[in-house]
Amino acid sequence: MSEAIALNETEALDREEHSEATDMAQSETSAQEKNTEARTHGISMNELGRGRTKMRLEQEETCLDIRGLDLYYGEKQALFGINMPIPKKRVTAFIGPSGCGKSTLLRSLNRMNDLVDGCRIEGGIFHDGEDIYHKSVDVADLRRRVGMVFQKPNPFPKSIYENVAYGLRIQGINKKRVLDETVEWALKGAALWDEVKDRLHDSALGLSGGQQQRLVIARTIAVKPEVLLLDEPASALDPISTLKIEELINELKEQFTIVIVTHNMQQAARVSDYTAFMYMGQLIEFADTDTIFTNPREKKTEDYITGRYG
Ligand SMILES: Nc1ncnc2c1ncn2[C@@H]1O[C@H](COP(=O)(O)OP(=O)(O)OP(=O)(O)O)[C@@H](O)[C@H]1O
Repeated sequence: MSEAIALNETEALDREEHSEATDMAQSETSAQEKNTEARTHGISMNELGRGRTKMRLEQEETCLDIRGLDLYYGEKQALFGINMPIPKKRVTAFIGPSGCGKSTLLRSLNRMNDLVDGCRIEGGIFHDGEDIYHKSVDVADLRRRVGMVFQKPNPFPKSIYENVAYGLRIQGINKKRVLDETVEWALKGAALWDEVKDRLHDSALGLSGGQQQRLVIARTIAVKPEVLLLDEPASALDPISTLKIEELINELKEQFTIVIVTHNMQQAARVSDYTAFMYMGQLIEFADTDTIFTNPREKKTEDYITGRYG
């Protein structure tokens, strides 16, 4: 994992330089840290770092703009008036108790919910200014641009190579050189190349769960999407594989806008730049991750991150 840098790194360095500073001041600081840890559901301030500078939503370029989104499954309304600008080339996490609508909101970003009978929306979602629900939109192309990775790795029963080349072949790209180059690029991008380069033509089903999930990420990025939607991508994985996926997310955000649903608040704190807290189909609060975890505006958010419910 890239070195976690304390939020108050400057403060920490200052403290080192002034090591003779009074013990009293130091013990006050550690008492404050303990307090903060208690308030943030045991999430260490270090986990919020990752070298982020303070982020400001209003200074970000918007990639996906969710405007007044209501979503219904038949008679039942699952999302209520969601307004949210998803910032470009950042990691945005959706958190909230089970059933609050995180996956529904995620799936609405590439119209996966179209596949659910009786699902309909009101309001809109705009990708770089284009209404993704407009009838002229080619949904297959939208899903290429806004790719999705699910909770359980779902490699195809094909070779590792063919899994990654799949989306390109569908687009009619069959030139070996192009396929070879893209497969290598995507597997490197998904931090899997070194582990599989000598067995590209073996079945993908022989990979471990963590490797399969990175393969699915490679398959998704091979078609050069702009956005990656990750629906609890590490929840079926062991801790080491989870760590690899988290590192990967941190690297991929250089190139892609990433939206992740996670049940794991420590994970949200570690990987995301912005966090949206949802409750009963409503967006309660959306802000930079540090604010959500250390100084939320809404009581409901605070209650959730301090473990009072959920
Ligand atoms: N295909 C569906 N048909 C009908 N209702 C659905 C469907 N999918 C989800 N729902 C309902 O919509 C609401 C939101 O569900 P959703 O799966 O989005 O929540 P979630 O926050 O992702 O939950 P979890 O954390 O448990 O995965 C729930 O009440 C759920 O029962």
